[in-house]
Amino acid sequence: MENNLWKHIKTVRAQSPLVHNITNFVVMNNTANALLAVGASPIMAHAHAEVQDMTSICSSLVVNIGTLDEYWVKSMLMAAEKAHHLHKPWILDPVGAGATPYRNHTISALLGYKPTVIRGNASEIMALAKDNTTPTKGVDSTAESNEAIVAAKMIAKEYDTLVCISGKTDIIVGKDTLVYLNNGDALMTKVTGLGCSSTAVIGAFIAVIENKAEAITAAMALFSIAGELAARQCAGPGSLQVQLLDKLHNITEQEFSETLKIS
Ligand SMILES: Nc1ncnc2c1ncn2[C@@H]1O[C@H](COP(=O)(O)OP(=O)(O)O)[C@@H](O)[C@H]1O
Ligand SMILES: Cc1ncsc1CCOP(=O)(O)O
Ligand SMILES: [Mg+2]
Repeated sequence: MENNLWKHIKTVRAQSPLVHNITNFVVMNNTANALLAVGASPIMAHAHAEVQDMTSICSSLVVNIGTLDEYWVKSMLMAAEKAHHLHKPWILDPVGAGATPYRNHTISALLGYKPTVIRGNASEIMALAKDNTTPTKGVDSTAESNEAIVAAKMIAKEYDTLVCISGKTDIIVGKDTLVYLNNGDALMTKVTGLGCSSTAVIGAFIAVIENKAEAITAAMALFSIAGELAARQCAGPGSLQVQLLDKLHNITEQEFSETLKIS
């Protein structure tokens, strides 16, 4: 797998997939920029009148429930239904799972359309599996990634999907998959929307790479390495956000392979 990751990054740049995003008000701009920086082409669209047509012309779909309301949830369900029907890859970001019953009901309904991937932090993944050992605290995690592995395995099996638990260690879990990535920087938790941006970037990779476990691994490796390299030279969260975008765009094969920590 390790030898294929850079090839996958180049494939995304070369094919520039159109990625349909229904995401939250906080991160819309950041995630569109992250997609552009990795070479993909983002479109944000949620109007009921066009949402299924949009899913149909895109190569993948990203659904992020971060600032959900009744209108947007209907948009998300319509798009997910279309993606499922057309066998298009799609990713669910269950932002704030466990925080409110409304979020939990919405996630359950979306899971009915079988996402190709679910990406969340440890608290969110544990909430999906109804593991209440560490109570959730809104959108930020109160648990370590490895505490969510059992939950991720349960979800992967129940919904026949792949699960990416993000955090200090990013862990990709599937029926026959268990990959650990040890890149990133703690400063990344001080910029809003970096988890959401990593979800969007996975959306670009699953659009064009057949092996979905490798697609997720390449996307998360690229994102966390770009964050790690940016954190080395930035002055704080503000410049980290800008330098992360630059690094997603400029990263070289040598920087990637020298920084990658995978097992
Ligand atoms: N403590 C940490 N140390 C190093 N990198 C981290 C840490 N926490 C998060 N990251 C990086 O930030 C990315 C976003 O993950 P995370 O903060 O878990 O998402 P969310 O914003 O959804 O909670 C991770 O994939 C990882 O690269
Ligand atoms: C702060 C906030 N509130 C609702 S969505 C959102 C953004 C969460 O982004 P991330 O999960 O990537 O930190
Ligand atoms: Mg998140």
